[in-house]
Amino acid sequence: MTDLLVLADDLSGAAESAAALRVRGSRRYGPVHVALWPAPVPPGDVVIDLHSRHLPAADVEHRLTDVLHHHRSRTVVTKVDSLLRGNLVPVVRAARKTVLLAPALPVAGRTVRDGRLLVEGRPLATTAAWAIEDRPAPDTVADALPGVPTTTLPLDLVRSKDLATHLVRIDDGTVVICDAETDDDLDRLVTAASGCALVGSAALVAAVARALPAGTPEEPELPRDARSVVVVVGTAEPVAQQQLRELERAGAPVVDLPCTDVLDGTAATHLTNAARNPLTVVRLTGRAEGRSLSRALGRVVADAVGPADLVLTGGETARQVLDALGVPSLRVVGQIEHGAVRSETPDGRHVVTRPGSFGAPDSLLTIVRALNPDLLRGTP
Ligand SMILES: NC(=O)c1ccc[n+]([C@@H]2O[C@H](COP(=O)([O-])OP(=O)(O)OC[C@H]3O[C@@H](n4cnc5c(N)ncnc54)[C@H](O)[C@@H]3O)[C@@H](O)[C@H]2O)c1
Ligand SMILES: N[C@H](C(=O)O)[C@H](O)COP(=O)(O)O
Repeated sequence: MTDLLVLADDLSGAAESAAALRVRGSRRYGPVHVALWPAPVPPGDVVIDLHSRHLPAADVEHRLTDVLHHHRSRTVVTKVDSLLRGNLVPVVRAARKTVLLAPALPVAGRTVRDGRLLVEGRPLATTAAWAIEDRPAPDTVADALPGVPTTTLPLDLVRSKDLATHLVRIDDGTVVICDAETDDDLDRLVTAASGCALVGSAALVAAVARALPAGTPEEPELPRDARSVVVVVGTAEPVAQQQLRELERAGAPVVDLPCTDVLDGTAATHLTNAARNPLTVVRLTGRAEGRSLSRALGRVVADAVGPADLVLTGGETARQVLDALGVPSLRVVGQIEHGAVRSETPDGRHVVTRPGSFGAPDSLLTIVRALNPDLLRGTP
């Protein structure tokens, strides 16, 4: 197989995909990098964060088509959100062939049954997952693809020996919406999907990696001196508030940044010690418009953190902080828990990115302890 290229629409998902590529199989060319579009793309297996989730459909299709044109020789997988946020129509249009669409992420309890995305068994549209989106969640996966020819692939067919024969009979240009409840289901789909464009969650990327021949293990990372750690919780996801409370309970100093101060440029005074203190946790308070808020937050954090290691959740927040720091790419060095991906910037800073909606209440605690076990009280 040629070099793998994964195209992701946000940074936390790009890192999640890159961590999936580090499994057996895809360590064919040493480290896996995440390039922050439009930064240069290194050779080997690579993920590009297109930073496109928020863009209008025409811009997404243009960006995707351009990148696909420049990387014609690579095998491409397009990573989309496991909660179907973002715009799927330009993603499947840019593929220009039959698309196998498998958004299930079994490790996070996100499955697809009868063409409907379920979160821990509940239909997506009945959950709060789309609470800060500007439209309602789709009832079925096909509802996220208005105007696109689709067909659904039920679970019994995914698990049958006739899967490959069924797929070759599907009309060109159709989007095949795949049921999947387990990583095994995704492995079957990847094996049978010859000739189709692959679009799905990071679990589909992992299935593609598992299908590759085993590569050589990476060299172990050299030990490095512990640095200050700054945790930035930019997501409005309710689970993140719980995760912050667990950090506070373990003694982490939490700095509240009012959204209004972030937006009017007066938030820096709250973060004057962030580069010096061993641990600083940044929590947003109040409410404001999302995108301009995360951009302003990125600038405030970048100005305050010096060389500290960073924990950034979710994807838009992470991208804005790294853009403000001028970081063009990340080299993935490990995964602390699913989606909590530890990477190194070209100037040696470690950054953990994590999707906003991921993780149990102790997720941030686990991440901080992985960066430096001495920063918090209590036993891991
Ligand atoms: N409606 C918007 O303006 C907007 C902006 C960015 C992201 N999003 C969506 O949110 C999804 C979820 O992202 P995520 O939670 O994992 O994190 P994220 O970092 O990707 O985005 C969270 C967004 O919520 C905003 N936010 C956080 N706390 C807030 C608060 N107290 N008041 C108002 N806004 C606040 C952030 O500034 C950021 O724009 C994204 O994938 C995207 O689909 C929406
Ligand atoms: N990679 C996550 C997933 O597939 O669910 C998600 O897209 C990340 O996006 P946020 O960091 O904005 O949650």
